Amino acid sequence: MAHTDHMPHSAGAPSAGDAGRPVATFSHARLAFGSRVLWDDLDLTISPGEFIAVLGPNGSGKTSFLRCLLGQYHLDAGHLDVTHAIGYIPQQHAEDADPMALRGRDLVGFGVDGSRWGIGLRGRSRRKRLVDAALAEVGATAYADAPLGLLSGGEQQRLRVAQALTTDPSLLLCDEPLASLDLTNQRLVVELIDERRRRANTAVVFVTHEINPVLPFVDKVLYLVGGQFRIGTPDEVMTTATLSELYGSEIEVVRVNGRLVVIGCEDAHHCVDETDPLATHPGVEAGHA
Ligand SMILES: Nc1ncnc2c1ncn2[C@@H]1O[C@H](COP(=O)(O)OP(=O)(O)OP(=O)(O)O)[C@@H](O)[C@H]1O
Repeated sequence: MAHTDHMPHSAGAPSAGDAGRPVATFSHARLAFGSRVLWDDLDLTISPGEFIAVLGPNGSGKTSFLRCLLGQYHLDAGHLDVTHAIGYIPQQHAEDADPMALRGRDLVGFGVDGSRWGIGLRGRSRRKRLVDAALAEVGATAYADAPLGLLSGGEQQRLRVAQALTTDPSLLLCDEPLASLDLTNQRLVVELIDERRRRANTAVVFVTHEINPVLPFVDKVLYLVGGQFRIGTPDEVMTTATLSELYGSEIEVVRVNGRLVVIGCEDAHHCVDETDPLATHPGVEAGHA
């Protein structure tokens, strides 16, 4: 990795003046760890309000892509110009702190604090205002004072969305936020993210092993495999021809009741196990392993 390419620009939430300005632009971007190239010559513009799904098998570079946008990883070649106004929704996981000692509103407050310490009285009332607004935005006010440990996975993930929204982001990065949620809660969390996108024209980059829960919202797919990638609409990328070429082996993509079923790339979580009757019979929730 090099340390010279990352250029955050100062755009906050979209304003009239920069409404059309991309929130991120990768130009001829390359990222590698030693001899392992994750991508090379990647050009991608992320526009306000755009929903981008990042897909690929384990180890293909999805999280590294988010880390580049967060400024944690630096490109080896090319350029990245990205907004400062970023919100980040992590995977659902236990907090480091005792979940019974931490309330929902504490978790959301971490989003306001960022890395700042020692906020004064004025800071405290601003913090409360921002936390209350974010809690209301995701409909979590009712359980904001309950210990995190007593809340369901869906409620906790709703709070993490609120945490990401406290910065009023123009780019929302989502790192597999649906992992370990049931289908109902997956839908609720995706709808919450999409609602924010439509209301504030916030761009969304959504890393996922499973495209189906986000398929109705996705404008573009970035599909990473073994140092290669494809970018396009779901209809362009999620095809038998494109994925077979990308994986260098025979992949089959079929649509079942509006859902995508990808067969043949066994190391990718979003591919189905052909022996799984749930996945191979139309009329059931198919498309995920
Ligand atoms: N800081 C680092 N130093 C060295 N190698 C790294 C570093 N970060 C990531 N890698 C390697 O880069 C590759 C891509 O990792 P990354 O976590 O981005 O993949 P991923 O697509 O998010 O995987 P998963 O689906 O398993 O979460 C992996 O081989 C990983 O070991």
